Amino acid sequence: MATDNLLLKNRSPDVKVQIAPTQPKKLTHLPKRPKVDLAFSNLTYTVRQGKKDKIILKNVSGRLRSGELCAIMGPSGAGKSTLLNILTGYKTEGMNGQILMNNNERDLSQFRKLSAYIMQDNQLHLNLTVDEAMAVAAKLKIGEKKSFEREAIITEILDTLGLLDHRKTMTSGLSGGQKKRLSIALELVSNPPIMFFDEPTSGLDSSSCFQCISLLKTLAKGGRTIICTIHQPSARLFEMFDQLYTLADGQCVYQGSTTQLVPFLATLGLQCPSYHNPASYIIEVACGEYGDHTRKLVCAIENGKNDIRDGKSFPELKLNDGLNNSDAYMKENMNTVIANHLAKDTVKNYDKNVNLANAESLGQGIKESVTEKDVEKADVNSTLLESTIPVKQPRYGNSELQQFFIILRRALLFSRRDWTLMYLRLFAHILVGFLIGALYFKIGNDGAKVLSNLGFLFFNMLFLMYTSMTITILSFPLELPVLLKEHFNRWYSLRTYYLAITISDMPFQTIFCVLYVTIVYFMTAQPPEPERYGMFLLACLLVSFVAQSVGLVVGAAMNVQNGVFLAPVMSVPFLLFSGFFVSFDAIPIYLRWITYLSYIRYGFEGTALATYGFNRPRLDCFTKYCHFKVPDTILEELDMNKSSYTIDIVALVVIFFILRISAFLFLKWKLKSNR
Ligand SMILES: Nc1ncnc2c1ncn2[C@@H]1O[C@H](COP(=O)(O)OP(=O)(O)OP(=O)(O)O)[C@@H](O)[C@H]1O
Repeated sequence: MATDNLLLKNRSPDVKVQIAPTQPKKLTHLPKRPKVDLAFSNLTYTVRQGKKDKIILKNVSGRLRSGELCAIMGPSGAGKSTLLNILTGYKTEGMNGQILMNNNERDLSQFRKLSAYIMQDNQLHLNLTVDEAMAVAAKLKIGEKKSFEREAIITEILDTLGLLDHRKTMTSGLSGGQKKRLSIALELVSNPPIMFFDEPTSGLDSSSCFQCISLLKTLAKGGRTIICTIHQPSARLFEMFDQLYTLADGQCVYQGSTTQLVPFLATLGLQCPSYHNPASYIIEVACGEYGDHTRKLVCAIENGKNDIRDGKSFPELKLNDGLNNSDAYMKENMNTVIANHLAKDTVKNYDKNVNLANAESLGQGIKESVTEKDVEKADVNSTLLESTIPVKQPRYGNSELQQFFIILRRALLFSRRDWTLMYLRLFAHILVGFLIGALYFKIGNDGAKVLSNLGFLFFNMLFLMYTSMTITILSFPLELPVLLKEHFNRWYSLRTYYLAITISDMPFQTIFCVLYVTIVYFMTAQPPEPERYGMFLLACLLVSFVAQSVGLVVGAAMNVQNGVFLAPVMSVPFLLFSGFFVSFDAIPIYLRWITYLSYIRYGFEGTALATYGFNRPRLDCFTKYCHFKVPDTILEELDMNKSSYTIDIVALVVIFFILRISAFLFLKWKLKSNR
């Protein structure tokens, strides 16, 4: 196993600590991608809070270079996540300022094809093995490659990330650190040249933190631009970062290499105590523990405009100056005078009384950081990166048709493995079927028990409605965070996902419904004619599909807690106006329109017509008098003698499509509003 040694320097230039990261392997099979350097200037982000605007980022600037691992740090509430969300393109509204990609105005669509955003909570499908999750990601993201090539890429990534031994492990069984690595592995299949990580070390122990940051460092050394927000790393972790971008109260208080931090602070009269973690020190300074230095720091660094390593404010750079880090390295190597220039600039910028000796020590720090980088640069494997960005890149890694089948297959696999979704549902349909069958046993052809039989027909609607609706309300919102991540990272289009996910459950819903209806239909002795059975089943099936669509709308529009309460409450009017409790004629005219919206009404009417309509012969009568012996009398009593079964079916189909489209629109809105 090839290992690269990282030379990590303590603050004192004389003391060197050697740390061997656990997985600095090289990735050679990945698709080639261009290098991406990012610069932003005068970024402002405002949110509306009540009647006022709240400014979260205040005119910050900065640059993030390829081949570097950059940490965004700052006290809680400083705006780290906000900055990350803006840089990834996750948040676009409320933002002002300029973002440049490789020195040109950033085209967000182009940028999103080249970047990956790994969110804090991993957002993984727990019901897949590592291998299956990787295979799905590879098929979706690099579908154009042959299967053996994809396999080689997957093996290489898993090997590099130390997950090879866990290929067959379910994601739910992985440790926190392994889940984090899997999240990275999934995005790495398409080799994004710029990767963003929101708190990649949160919830990890110190060893896993180290592994995680080592891995990010390795990725950066491959020429990628790696940016992560981090909360106060240990000194050992801190020194692994190439660049530090520090925020305080929405402003930039430091931008430069980690090695330059202490000398820079010293130039401002802020002496980091010996053996004190510089990462903790800058946070303490930003929090105001040593007095209010924020303004001074912001001024010195020109709110991020000042590029410590080049010694220039970056907007002054000419467009063809090249932001690529390779150029920056060359500049640093060729002209160490820049260091002194910067030191002087820093001094000039804010505090005229600063000690020049300190400034020189800052210059010294820069020179040393160059030397250190040269050591690292020898290990950089940048062959994976192309020098230019292809003019036209496909939006997704695979065609929409292929995406559909991949997601469908994955959804079917989830369903097979989801105990609640599958076995509990199956069990409930069979058990309730037998219970109802026993309760209404053989009443279907008994003229004296017609009212009970109508109760049975109505209960069918109720049962099918609640089972299909609630299961969707409970399961669909849980999918949303993963959907949000995968969709944002351009795995697939939303419409393909939606189509696959809505179709995937239909076969199961059909099987459960057929099982239930068959059990109750024959146990309760409904007319044993195949046509009537078919019509009865069709009405029941459509009701369960429509109810499932209601579940999708509710699941897409609100969270589980609200959905579980509101959906049954919202269903009450549909049940009331179903025609079972009040016949159509008895409903006040101004409320009758609700009956046209009630899918339960169409379902109930459909099953009633299938049971008693179409010239059904007289029912048996085992008592002296049976009022509803003639089936037409029953339909008359229900105001259904003029109703049409076909219209009921058409209405259910129309409602089904309207609801499915609405659920899609809600989903689209939800994804947008979540950002
Ligand atoms: N939509 C919003 N509405 C109101 N305030 C917001 C909104 N989004 C962010 N903020 C505020 O902006 C500030 C910065 O938030 P942000 O999440 O970026 O901070 P952070 O540095 O990532 O904090 P932490 O380290 O605690 O996660 C906070 O004070 C937060 O309350």
